[in-house]
Formats: sequence, C-alpha cells, structure tokens
Amino acid sequence: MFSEERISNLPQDVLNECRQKASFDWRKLKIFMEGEESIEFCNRIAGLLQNDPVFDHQWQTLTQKQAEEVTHKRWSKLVDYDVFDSKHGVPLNLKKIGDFVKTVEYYDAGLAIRYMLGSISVAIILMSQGTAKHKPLVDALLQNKIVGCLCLTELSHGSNTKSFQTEVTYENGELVFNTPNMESIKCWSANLATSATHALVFGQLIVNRVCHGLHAFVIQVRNLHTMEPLPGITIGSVGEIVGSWNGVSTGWMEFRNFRTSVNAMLDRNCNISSDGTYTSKFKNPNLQHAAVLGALAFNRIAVIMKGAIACELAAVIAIRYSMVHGTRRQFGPNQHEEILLPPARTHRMFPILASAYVIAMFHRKLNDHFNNYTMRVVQGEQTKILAELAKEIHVLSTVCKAVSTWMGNRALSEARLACSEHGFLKSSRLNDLRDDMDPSQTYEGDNYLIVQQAAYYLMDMARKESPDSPLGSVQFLKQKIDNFSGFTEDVLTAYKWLIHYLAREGIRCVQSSVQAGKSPFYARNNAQMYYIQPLATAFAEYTMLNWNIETSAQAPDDLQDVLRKICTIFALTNLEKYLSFLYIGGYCVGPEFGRTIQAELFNKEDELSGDAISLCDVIAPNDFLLHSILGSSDGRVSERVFREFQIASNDRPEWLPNLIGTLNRSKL
Ligand SMILES: Cc1cc2nc3c(=O)[nH]c(=O)nc-3n(C[C@H](O)[C@H](O)[C@H](O)COP(=O)(O)OP(=O)(O)OC[C@H]3O[C@@H](n4cnc5c(N)ncnc54)[C@H](O)[C@@H]3O)c2cc1C
Repeated sequence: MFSEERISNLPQDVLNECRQKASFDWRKLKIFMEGEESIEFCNRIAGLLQNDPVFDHQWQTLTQKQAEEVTHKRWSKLVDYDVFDSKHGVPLNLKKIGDFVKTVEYYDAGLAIRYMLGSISVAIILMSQGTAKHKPLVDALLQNKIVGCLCLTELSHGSNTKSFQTEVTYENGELVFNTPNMESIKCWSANLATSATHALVFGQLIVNRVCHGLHAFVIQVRNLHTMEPLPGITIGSVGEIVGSWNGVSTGWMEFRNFRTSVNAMLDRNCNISSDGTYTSKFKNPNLQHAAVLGALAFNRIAVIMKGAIACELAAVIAIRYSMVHGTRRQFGPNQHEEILLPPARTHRMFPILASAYVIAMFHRKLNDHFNNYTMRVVQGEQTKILAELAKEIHVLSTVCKAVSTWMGNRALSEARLACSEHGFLKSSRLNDLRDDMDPSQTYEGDNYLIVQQAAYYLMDMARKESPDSPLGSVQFLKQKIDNFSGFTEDVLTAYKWLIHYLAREGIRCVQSSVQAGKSPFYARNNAQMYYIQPLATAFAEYTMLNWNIETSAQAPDDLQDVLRKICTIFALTNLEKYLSFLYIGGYCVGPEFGRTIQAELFNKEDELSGDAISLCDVIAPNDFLLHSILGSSDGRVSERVFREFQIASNDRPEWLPNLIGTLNRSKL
C-alpha cells in the first residue's frame, strides 16, 4: 500500500516558514497529479542515476567530442539498467515510457533525446505504419540492440515536407535510394553522425517512373560490427550545436544508389506487389501524405512534455531562489513585515508556475489518448472514427507543441532574469536549460508553420453545420456564444467567443484576398499574424485549460481550491494577450472586462503566494536531478553561490607572470 510518507521528506531549513503557509498537503497533490505508480517508478530511476558515478555532473562546458562521449556512456548505462525488462518483451506502455523519459530529461535533455529517438520513437512509427515483417526491428529497437534515427529534414527542405527530394525507386524487387542533389541531403538527424545503425527515412516513392509521394522506409545504415556506413551511404556530422544537443551526435546522410529490400517500406497503408504494382488504401494522395506524417505525433506529444518540464524547472528555480534570496534583496519593507514576494515578482513567476501545472496535466491526458489510439491502430482497427481521432490528435499535438515550447522558452528566459546576476551563473543551470529548450521551437515542425495546420482545421470545422471530434475539442464551435454581460470566474466563455471570432475573421480575410486575385498560398500567409496564429494559440490554451478544469474537478476536495487558482492564473494571463481582439470584435465594451481581468489576476497571484513553495515542491525533481545552486530544496542559496565562487577562485592563472611583467614594464 502506497502511503504519502513514501515521498521523501523535504529539508527542514530556510524554506520551512514558506512551506508552513501552504493551504494544502503537497504530497497529496503530487499523488493526485502523477499517480502512485509513476512516483515510485520515477523515484527508482532517479535513485539509479544518483547512485551511479557515471551520472555525476558538473557545470563545465564540454567540447562536442567530450559531450558525445559522456552522453554515449550514460546512454549505455541506461541500456544496462534495462528498466523495461526488455528480455521479456517490452510492453508498449507509453505512460511508463513517458515517465522514464521525463526523469532522464530532468537530468539531461540530450541524453533523453538520444535514448528516445534511438529506440522508442522509431519503434512506435514502425508499429503504427509498418506490418508484421517489421516486428523483429521493433523488438531490436526496444531492446536497444540497434540504434534508430529519424531522417526527414533535407538541406533545403524542412517544414514543407511535400518538397522533399530524396528518391526511393522500386527496381526488380528492390528499393534504390538517391539524394539527387546537395539540397536533398538528409540532415539534422539526431544520433545519425556516430551511433545510428538504422534510419527511418522519408522519401518520394517512384514505381514504374510514377512518383507516389512521400513514404516512410526503415533501412540499416551501418555495419553492426564496424559501424561503417553501408555501400551507397555517406554519413557525417552537422557540427557543434547549442546546449545538450551537442552530445546527441546529429548528422547528415547522402545516398548514391543505396539498394535494399522492398521490405524496407512501411506498408500498413500501401503496397508494391511482386509484379511492381503500387496500391494505397488512400485514393486521395493528400491523405496518404497525412498518414505518413501522422505517425510523428508521438514525438510531438513528447515535445509538449518538454514545454512542461521547462516551465517546471524555471518556476522551481526562480521561485525557491526568490523566496529566500530575492526577497531579502528587494528595496522596501523590512524582514518583519508580512510579505512573501512583491506583486511585480509574483506577476512574473506565478504564470510560469501555472503553465507548468496546466501543460503537464494536459500532456498526461493527451498521452493517454495517443496510447489508446496507437493500440487500436496496432490491433488493425480501420474505422472512420479512428481516422477522425488521428486528425484530432494531430491537430492538438501540433498546436499544443507550439504553444508549450513557446511558453517553456519564455519561462526559462524570465526565470533567468528573475534570478538577476546569479541567474547567469552556469551553476544556476538556467542558461543551459534555455539552450537545450530553444531549438524545440523549430524541430518536430517549426512553430510558426505548424500552428497554421490547426488554424485551417478550425476554420474548416467552423464552416461545418455540426463540427464533431472524437475527443470533443471542437464541439463548442456548434454553440452560439453571447457577448460579455458581466464578469464570472469562468473565462472559458471569452475564449470560446474569441475562437469563433478569429475563425470567422480568418475565413473572411483569406476569402477577400482570393477575391482580390491573390493565390490561396498568399491569402493564407496574409491572414497569418492577425487571425491564423492567434486562432491556433487561443485554441491550444483553451483546450489545455478546459482539460485541466475537467481533471481538477476530480481532485479531492481539499485540493480543489489551489488547482482552481492555478487554472485561473493560466486563463487570465493568457486571455489578457487577446484583449485587443475581444474589444475590436465587440465581445465587450467599456472598461469592466479588461479591468476585471487584470485585477482578478493580481488577486489570484496574491492568494497563491502562501502556496507557491509547496506547489514547487510538488513538481520539483529531487536536488540531484534539478542540479541548480539557486533552486535546491533547502533554500540555502547564499552558501551554495559562495561555495561556487570559492571553487572558481582556487586557480592561479599561468599567465599571471605575464600580467606582472606588463604592469611593471608600463610603469617605466
Ligand atoms: C536540435 C535539432 C534537432 C533536430 N533533429 C531532427 C531529427 O532528428 N530528424 C530530422 O529529420 N530533423 C531534425 N531537425 C530538423 C527540424 O525538424 C527542422 O528544423 C524543422 O522541420 C523546420 O524545418 P526548417 O529548419 O527547414 O525550417 P523551414 O521550414 O525552412 O522554415 C525556416 C523559417 O522560415 C519560416 N517559414 C517558412 N515557410 C513559411 C511560411 N509559409 N510562412 C511563414 N513563415 C515561414 C519558418 O517559420 C522558419 O522560421 C532538428 C532540428 C534541430 C534544431
């Protein structure tokens, strides 16, 4: 029987006073948020890392070579731990996989990527797009007997996947791979430069001189004994990259008549018969294209979790730091006065804390839906409702990936500034975290581009008589939403009104450009900044919020109040960004709505002050994983900062005699 005592005690130290102000039991909230099984499993993983010298970590910047070596050694240890007990066949438990990756990610994002892309990500795509013939590869990937990588991006083509130029030609029962020019060289593939043995390659399938569009193929790229690329394949590195990505061995690959069996094609939805006839389950090539890329939703959902982790770490480090250290340095009241944090600081940090909760809870729910969807695909279901579900998961994964990574990046930047000069120490970890997080805004689909897909989906749904979706995320488009008639705490109505309005205006803007003789491409781009992008981001925030409100309602009574405050802070902070649209569109007139949003936000932030440290304790990884001298759970910031100063002060530089010589010369 799991009991709350099994969650480790927090140090009885300088943060005690703040902890005693909490209105709820932090252990109880942790169990509600994560579940007992996950807490136990994550604690086990954290313990393994903490007690193994291979995972000892410092803050020095490593060269690319050192970073790759250390990441490799740690990856190899993770493989040895075999936490999924792979000898007995790895169960496809995406929740458990997610917990594992999340714990490793707290420790080092680069290591998490190396592990996940090398095995789980590729295996899941093979399971959902491949057939029985690919099962041995799935097992080998999940048992880490081979290392996978994903090869979509080409030197000159990224988000525009239809323009990929890698050619895969069917010839006498074999597939021949070519990158016909420099622009089509596959690149930015994590794991590829030194470690991948197998690659999931996306290329244009050509059968009997007819191009059937983008398809996915799994190929062996290296000899397993020598690790040399196979004949017809050249592999290299893209060079140094920011943050922990530097240890991930990111590479490029060129094909020159590389030949392999036709079995390399992932053929759940299409087939090439022995007489060279191509067939696809999809009559419409756009649907075939969407199905090929739909398999990437797993990765995108994992990136949503990265956004949650970024907000969690930013909030924990900045709030713990501010409570013990920042407050002492504020101008203003003396220590005896009852003030935890001044409003200007809570206003910067509590929205980050709220985002951490809202994104994490949303991610868990979306991951469960994706888990369920994958099981149904693997079991061979081919229903219309499953196709609709795929579309909805795709839309939610794209738009929420964009919003959560934007929020995560902003959170880390703000946290760094909130910790003032100490935030710029390497040992604060905030700079490294920001570097690790930064590229998430472009990989798995550039944020500015992928939000467009969600917006077009919403605009389509808004035109329908009865917009429907298996998860119910667009059901509200059926409703008629009235204008503002008095403030209630439930700002979901304002969000719904806003989405209706932006969808309508987006359609109008595109149509008027087309009527003026512009191309549909121009017309859509023209509508991007003022309609399409806010439409997509508002939809993502609304859905995250809505799912959180539903989940929070199931919490024990004594947790409901704090969870409601978190949702309100998330809602008001984000809704405030759209005040101009709400006024321009006529949802509200006069100052009441705008003023109340701002006043309520300040109220809720103030009310949350006493709970903030305990809310951080719920989401914080242990001090070993957190690895920040500003964010430790005991709150002993000054001691840790000064210890780092002392460590850095011991070396007498070799060039000191030169300085002495220069000074003495200049005196002459
Ligand atoms: C650290 C890292 C790891 C990666 N790992 C992998 C991997 O393992 N495998 C893999 O295949 N790829 C990987 N990638 C590549 C990544 O997926 C691509 O960067 C991504 O798909 C975006 O493509 P792109 O960079 O070519 O940008 P593009 O699509 O060319 O866009 C470039 C810029 O132009 C803007 N833009 C383009 N078109 C429009 C438009 N119509 N309207 C408005 N703006 C527009 C975009 O917003 C963007 O700012 C990785 C990238 C990074 C940084």
